[in-house]
Amino acid sequence: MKTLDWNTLFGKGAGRIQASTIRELLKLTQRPGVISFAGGLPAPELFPKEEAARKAAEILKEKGEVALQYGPTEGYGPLRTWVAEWIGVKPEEVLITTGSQQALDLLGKVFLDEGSPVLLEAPSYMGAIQAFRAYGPRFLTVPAGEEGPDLEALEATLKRERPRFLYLIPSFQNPSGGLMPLRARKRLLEMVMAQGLVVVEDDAYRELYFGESRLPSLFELAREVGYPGVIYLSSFSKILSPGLRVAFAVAHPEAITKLTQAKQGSDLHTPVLNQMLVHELVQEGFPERLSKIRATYRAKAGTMLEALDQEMPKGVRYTRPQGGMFVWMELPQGLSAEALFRQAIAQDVAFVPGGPFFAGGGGENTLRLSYATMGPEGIVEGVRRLAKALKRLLALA
Ligand SMILES: Cc1ncc(COP(=O)(O)O)c(CN[C@@H](CCCC(=O)O)C(=O)O)c1O
Repeated sequence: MKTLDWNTLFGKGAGRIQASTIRELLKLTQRPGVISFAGGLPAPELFPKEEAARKAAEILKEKGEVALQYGPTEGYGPLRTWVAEWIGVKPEEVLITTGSQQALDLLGKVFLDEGSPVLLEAPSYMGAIQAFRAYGPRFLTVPAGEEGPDLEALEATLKRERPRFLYLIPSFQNPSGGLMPLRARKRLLEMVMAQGLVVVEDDAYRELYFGESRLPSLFELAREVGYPGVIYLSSFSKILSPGLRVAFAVAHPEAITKLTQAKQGSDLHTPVLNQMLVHELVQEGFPERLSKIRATYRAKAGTMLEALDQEMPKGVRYTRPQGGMFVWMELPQGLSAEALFRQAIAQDVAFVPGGPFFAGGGGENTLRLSYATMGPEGIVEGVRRLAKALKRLLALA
């Protein structure tokens, strides 16, 4: 058969499109016996399987002609209205997206040209870096800490750069676990409003707080002072099911209109049956579901931290998350998380090396551990295996 050199056939932009490290690692973790701290895959025991089976059957039986037909790009009306009421906006400010991941891609498509400056934290969510990178932007980064972005560094950067938008994860940042305090959120907004900049606030983990209550989002704070420049993203992935691929963007109607037009060219609309199912599943017992989810992840985080405290050799630093799904770890300088990964997978334990979370490079000695998927025994055993792999690496160093 004649062969084609596809790389010569792809467009220029294709060279900027790279694989997702998390997605590639997940293939490795399918091997039986592997304990995976890699993907932020929600605890399967929390999926509403029976209820979803019942509701999906009802939907198809009673509203099959809607569920199986093309639907509006903006989203299934009742779900769009429910999200609007939940967030406290009007339906025309809401766009239902096929996962937040699609919203990130649409934002890149709408806001970024080749060479456009876009500002994010180092480290930041690699799925966003992957989505934006396809549009050829110039990444500007500021260090991410346990209290969010370094505001001094941000102020200095904004003095000389005008990013098309700032991409931030103020609550339980992926991967650093950072939680921006209220005063920092307000100070950041002051800087943004002074220059009329756009913020993309990715609030995927908004409900996964371990404390008494949720901090106000940048979106809510901006709305209080009448600033329309915050585009708010959140998702049903962490609170219902990631497999249904239902999320939403909330923004000024003009931004929603443009994002909707971009979505028309991408997938026409998010699957209607999935949207109808999500809408049904949030009708009863939603607050109780959220409380159960918080308690589950709080317990998992506690189990992982206890095991790390017992097993990790000195010199290894890690965060103590107040929410979300991740512990962020720093190995002693000079140690490679990639090298540790090779030792770890040989011990049947997996995690995500930190490098791909740094849009500007660096982070070779960092790694992200997700406690979301495994049960307590798996977490304890996985940390034991990780410690064994680390001791082997230290012996080689
Ligand atoms: C900050 C942030 N923004 C968006 C997403 C994607 O959420 P959706 O499921 O697309 O709604 C995520 C989900 N990230 C997980 C899941 C990725 C799962 C995968 O690639 O298989 C992770 O970092 O492991 C996220 O953390």
